[in-house]
Amino acid sequence: MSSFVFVTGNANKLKEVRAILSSSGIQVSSQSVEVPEIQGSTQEVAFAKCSAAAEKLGTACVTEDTALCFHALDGLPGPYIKDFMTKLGHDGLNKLLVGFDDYRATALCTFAYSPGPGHPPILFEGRTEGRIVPPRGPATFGWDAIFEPSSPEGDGRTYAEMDGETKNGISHRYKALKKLCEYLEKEGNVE
Ligand SMILES: O=c1nc[nH]c2c1ncn2[C@H]1C[C@H](O)[C@@H](COP(=O)(O)OP(=O)(O)OP(=O)(O)O)O1
Ligand SMILES: [Mg+2]
Repeated sequence: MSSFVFVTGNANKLKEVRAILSSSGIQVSSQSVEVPEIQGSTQEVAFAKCSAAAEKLGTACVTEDTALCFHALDGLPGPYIKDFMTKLGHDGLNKLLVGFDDYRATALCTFAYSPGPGHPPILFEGRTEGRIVPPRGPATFGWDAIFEPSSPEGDGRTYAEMDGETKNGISHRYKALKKLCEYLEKEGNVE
């Protein structure tokens, strides 16, 4: 059976990853491992997190980092979105853009696969373009309510207003996960 270990503490991420992979036959087991998340580019953050997780677990593993990059702020909050979201909330994130007329944002997902301790992780990125809007839809998952994907992928709804299948068909996570799966299948690394 095809499977991999996904190291995450985020139940919503795990749920989406399992839903996206539901027709692929790939099984995902999860482990929550506390690893420090460094500052740096999204790639540096993803690389360091996956390396640390593989060292701690002693096995091959997959990690995922999500960034939300405001164009008007030259990519910030980017990989620091978790702290910004926790401290400022949806309204505070909207207020960061007061005085700008550019509300565009990129949702960026970076999956990292480590073949095991001592091996450098390989990164897979997925991006969905959109804009930051006042919150609409259920506040179930992070910043979903304030991110409205742009057309043609988007249809005017925020991620939070979409059903799971619609979000998972266009999301940053879906695009990055597709690349990871293609790699694992090609390399025969899915056991
Ligand atoms: O599709 C998404 N839609 C809305 N919000 C999202 C999404 N994906 C991640 N998020 C939030 C969760 C966290 O506040 C931040 C990313 O931080 P990030 O470090 O990658 O996630 P995390 O610490 O919750 O889980 P993990 O244990 O995998 O590191 O953006
Ligand atoms: Mg995290």
